[in-house]
Amino acid sequence: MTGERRTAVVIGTGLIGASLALALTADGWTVHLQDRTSSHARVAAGLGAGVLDKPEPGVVDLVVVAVPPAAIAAVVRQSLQTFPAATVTDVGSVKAGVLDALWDGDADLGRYVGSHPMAGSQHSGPVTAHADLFDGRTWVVAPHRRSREESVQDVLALVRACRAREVVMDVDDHDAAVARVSHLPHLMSVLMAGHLTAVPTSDLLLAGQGLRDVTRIAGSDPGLWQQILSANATAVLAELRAVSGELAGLIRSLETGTTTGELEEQLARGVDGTRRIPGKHGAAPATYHQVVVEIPDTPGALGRLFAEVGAAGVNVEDIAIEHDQAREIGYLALSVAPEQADDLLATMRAGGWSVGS
Ligand SMILES: NC(=O)c1ccc[n+]([C@@H]2O[C@H](COP(=O)([O-])OP(=O)(O)OC[C@H]3O[C@@H](n4cnc5c(N)ncnc54)[C@H](O)[C@@H]3O)[C@@H](O)[C@H]2O)c1
Ligand SMILES: O=C(O)C(=O)C[C@]1(C(=O)O)C=C[C@@H](O)C=C1
Repeated sequence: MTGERRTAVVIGTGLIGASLALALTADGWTVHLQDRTSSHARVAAGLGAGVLDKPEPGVVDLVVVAVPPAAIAAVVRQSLQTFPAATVTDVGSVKAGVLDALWDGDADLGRYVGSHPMAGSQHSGPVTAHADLFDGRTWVVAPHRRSREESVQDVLALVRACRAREVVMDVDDHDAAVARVSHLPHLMSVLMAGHLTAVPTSDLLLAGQGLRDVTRIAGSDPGLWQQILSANATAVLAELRAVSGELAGLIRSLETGTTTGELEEQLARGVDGTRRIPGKHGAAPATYHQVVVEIPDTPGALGRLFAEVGAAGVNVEDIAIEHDQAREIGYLALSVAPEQADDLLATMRAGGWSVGS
């Protein structure tokens, strides 16, 4: 944002609001924090996300509405009235309903441009907020027919201040896309985690990283997700129906005992699907090679390992840690470009580490 337009109000200082407020403050903005639950705003201010005093309405350049989906339209409408010169955006997970709710009223919609950061976590509230939550992540900006260009630029400035990757797209296209890449995955995770409530504890003790990977997001706030899913019900329904057909196919193939055909195809499609997911910064999907190293439960083992990897000049793209509770050791999976895998394996073996790939 250019020098003179640097005062923001963030309404809703939970995980997303407090995180973006921290990023704006770090970028030099003056940020005023507001929340219906005053303790949330106080915690966010305590983290350094901004100040609690009310701004002079005329000096506010940008209002970011980061409240739950069902409350967004009313807070956007109120913000457009209260702050006469400000661009107003929201960060809600579904975009069309907010615009529909505001379209026929007397709100100055030219100053409203919705947006949606594609980053978050299963936690709510300001306590786990952090300034780099959006770093390198995609942030959709969704202008509409009546949006002013200057307001679109203001929202893009917010995205850049949060060091996110901007994607400008149509509201309805956005809602259809997030049904596929966020809302259906959430429901799949919920189904899997919910299924565990009937599994004996003695079985759950065997759980490895695979189960944790597919269930993490199921721990999110159910109230928030009820609002997200009902706001995007039509698009999510289409995805759910497609998956239920594929699930029926899997059941059929296991009932008939045929491991070729449907089962084989679904497993192969799964591999293809994982390869289609882009990397951070929207980079083209990469296929990395994983080298798995056994980490003894001794002080300094991880530090020594990373020092050796660094000294060998190997660029680690991703890491994952899994604990073996029975043996009190850990496994570190290091993802590297395929052409670096042999070097990494050789370095680890030379350092006396136990490795596999
Ligand atoms: N959690 C995620 O992963 C994620 C990611 C991207 C976008 N979003 C969207 O961001 C928004 C906020 O989600 P969150 O995860 O930060 O939730 P959160 O529960 O952590 O924070 C929401 C905050 O809004 C406050 N609030 C509720 N109603 C209000 C009102 N009328 N006026 C003022 N404050 C109000 C709450 O007290 C709370 O502090 C949602 O619309 C969600 O769809 C969430
Ligand atoms: O990483 C997570 O925990 C998330 O669920 C974040 C996630 C997603 O990627 O689906 C969830 C909902 C939001 O609207 C945007 C991002």
